Amino acid sequence: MLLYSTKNKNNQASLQEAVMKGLPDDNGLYMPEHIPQLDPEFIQNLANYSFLDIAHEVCTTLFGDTIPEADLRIILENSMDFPAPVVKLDDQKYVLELFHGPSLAFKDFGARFMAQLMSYFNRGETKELTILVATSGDTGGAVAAGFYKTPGIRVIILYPSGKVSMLQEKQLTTLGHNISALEINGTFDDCQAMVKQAFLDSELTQKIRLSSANSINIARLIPQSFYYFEAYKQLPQSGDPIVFCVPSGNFGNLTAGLLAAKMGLPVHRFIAATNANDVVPVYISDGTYQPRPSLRTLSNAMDVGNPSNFARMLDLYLGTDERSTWNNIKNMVSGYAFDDAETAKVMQLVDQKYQYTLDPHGAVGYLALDAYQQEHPNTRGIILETAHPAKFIDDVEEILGHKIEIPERLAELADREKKADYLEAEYGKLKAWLLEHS
Ligand SMILES: N[C@@H](CCOP(=O)(O)O)C(=O)O
Repeated sequence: MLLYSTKNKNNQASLQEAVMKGLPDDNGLYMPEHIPQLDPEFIQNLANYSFLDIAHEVCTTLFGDTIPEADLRIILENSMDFPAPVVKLDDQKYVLELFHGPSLAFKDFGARFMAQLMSYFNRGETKELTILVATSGDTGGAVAAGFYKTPGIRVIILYPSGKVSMLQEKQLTTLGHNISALEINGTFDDCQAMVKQAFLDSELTQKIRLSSANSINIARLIPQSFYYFEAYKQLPQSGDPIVFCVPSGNFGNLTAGLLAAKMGLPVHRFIAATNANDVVPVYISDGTYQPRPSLRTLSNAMDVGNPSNFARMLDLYLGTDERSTWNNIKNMVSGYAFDDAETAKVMQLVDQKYQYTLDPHGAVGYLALDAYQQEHPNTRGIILETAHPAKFIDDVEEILGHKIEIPERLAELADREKKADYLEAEYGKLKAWLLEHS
């Protein structure tokens, strides 16, 4: 398997190079040089395959013989060890629950697969690998859990101070061992920009082996495509067009769905659901892309003002000029944005109507699917429920006006001691910290 940089198709890398470097030197993003189709017979018979089989088929189709069969099985068995069930709300609306992993967010699929793959590629290396990761809430906890105590790899998580929930913060600041947290006086976009700058700093990279664990790393993105097939498999067949509604921040999850579609997933359309951080819905509506500083919202993991994976969306649907690229994207993706008041109101509605607790991110997804289905009534939609509602327990209980269940592994975090170093949002501060702690 070969990958190229979205900034220059001649800048190519093997899977191992792409995964271990995270980002190409030209600050583009890695994309597979060729996106192969899954065997149509396999797709027709998805119901006969387990989630693990599906993941295996997607990987072997993409990777070819890059990783020996037996090694790939082990990587997948160690990472895809929890389910992704589809729950029916009504005949038109279904929820794909992606929060049954260790950190109770969809990022567990990507983070665990990536940790396994990196350890595999890192065998025999003597120099420690440092993973830098920026989080607006959920990535940090998943990466911390995925890489915890992984030999030869340490993880440094940058998160925006005061902009993640109390339990999200505990997930990424309380593990210790090879996991460190930096609390940044800024936004998620500041954290992400600092991380990206570190990768481009040759003085630093000569001293420290760096890689990324955000969805800018292709190893995070690929496993996120597995569950689209898994969800499609679980949906009762009816012949109505199927749409996936994806609550979106950095747009890795939606891009993984587009990858699945390119590989043959029979999906009619994707719906990009955002909170007030709506740069992609605005692009879909008028063709202008204007990144701007992120705003704080209830659905904090989606508080991203300059989504990294937008570059991959453009690459996947590249036309002959900007207008045709925009048209290509519009033909596959609809966009909707909602504010916090609408999000809270729909959480109450879904709680009362279906006795189902949505988290604020899933609620934005519900709103977007509902808006789309008002215009396209004969469709069936799957909302990606990206995180367990208990991760946002204070907001959720206040909005719903009643207690919700909290999983044991989350509840026990509340009393753990937070350990994080506080830094201003300046690249120089991060560089100095890294050099001091290398
Ligand atoms: N929503 C994210 C932001 C980072 O996104 P990623 O998918 O690129 O890691 C978060 O929860 O941190």
